[in-house]
Amino acid sequence: LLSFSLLSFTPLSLSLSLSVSLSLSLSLSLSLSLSFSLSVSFCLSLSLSFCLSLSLSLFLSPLSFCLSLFLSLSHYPSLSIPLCLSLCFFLTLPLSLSLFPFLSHAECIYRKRLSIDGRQLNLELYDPCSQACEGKSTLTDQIHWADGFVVVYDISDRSSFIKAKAIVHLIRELNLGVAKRDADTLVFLVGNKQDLCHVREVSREEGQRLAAESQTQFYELSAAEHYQEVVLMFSKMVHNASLGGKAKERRRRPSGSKSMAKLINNVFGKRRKSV
Ligand SMILES: Nc1nc2c(ncn2[C@@H]2O[C@H](COP(=O)(O)OP(=O)(O)OP(=O)(O)O)[C@@H](O)[C@H]2O)c(=O)[nH]1
Repeated sequence: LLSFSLLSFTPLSLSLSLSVSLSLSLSLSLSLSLSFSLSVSFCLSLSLSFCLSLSLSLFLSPLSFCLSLFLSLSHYPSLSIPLCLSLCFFLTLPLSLSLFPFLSHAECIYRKRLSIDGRQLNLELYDPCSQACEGKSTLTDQIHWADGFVVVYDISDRSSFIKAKAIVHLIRELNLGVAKRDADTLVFLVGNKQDLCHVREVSREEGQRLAAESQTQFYELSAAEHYQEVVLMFSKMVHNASLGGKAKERRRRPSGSKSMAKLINNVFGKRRKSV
């Protein structure tokens, strides 16, 4: 940057220094966000983001050229470099951070179509933020929406167990009137990271006690080492939720135009259900 600036304050040298500084600040902020959000090593994320920022700098150079032309034509060319550098850094940091909202601490909805007991189901799996996320829907909204719940804590992290306890109680409170009877089959409490039992902070008995108190089913497993247990647990949840859905349908008998619509749908359409 210094060599570029020393040449002269021509638009070309300024635009070069600007695009390099833009790509550098972008790569730095990208690598910071990558290493924080993905827990990727800083060196790896730095090299990845540096490659990306080099290619980006090709697109940025016309922009920086125009900006530097404007600044060097103005009365204060000496101010252009520090001004642009600080502008670049502060503008690219939020931009690059906003590129990765989905990597961590973000909520997601996964969708999958599957067939259970000959019935077609559209499964929607909502994974909420573990941290408080601004502008995102609250857990309470989602609790009203869902047919089943899998509340996961980390057996090597007591704070996650305390959060799980609060969530289980919230689910029980909000669903008390609706599905008290089904709660034990539709709420699963899962202690994950069983492979880390040497650094365990939450005993199996504590998990079992909470599950018994809140009438939920209890599992302790390791998603990292035995993914089959996770598959089994989710299959059981989907199965229970689809049975629960049947029970709910039986309880809430539609009448009038609704039952006519249901009849038409049963005769002419393939019934699907969202879980
Ligand atoms: N040792 C071990 N690590 C695991 C296991 N399951 C997940 N992890 C690790 O725990 C970390 C967090 O996992 P995530 O799936 O991102 O957890 P999360 O609760 O969805 O995190 P947020 O994105 O903050 O909501 C990752 O580094 C995983 O590799 C497990 O069974 N054993």
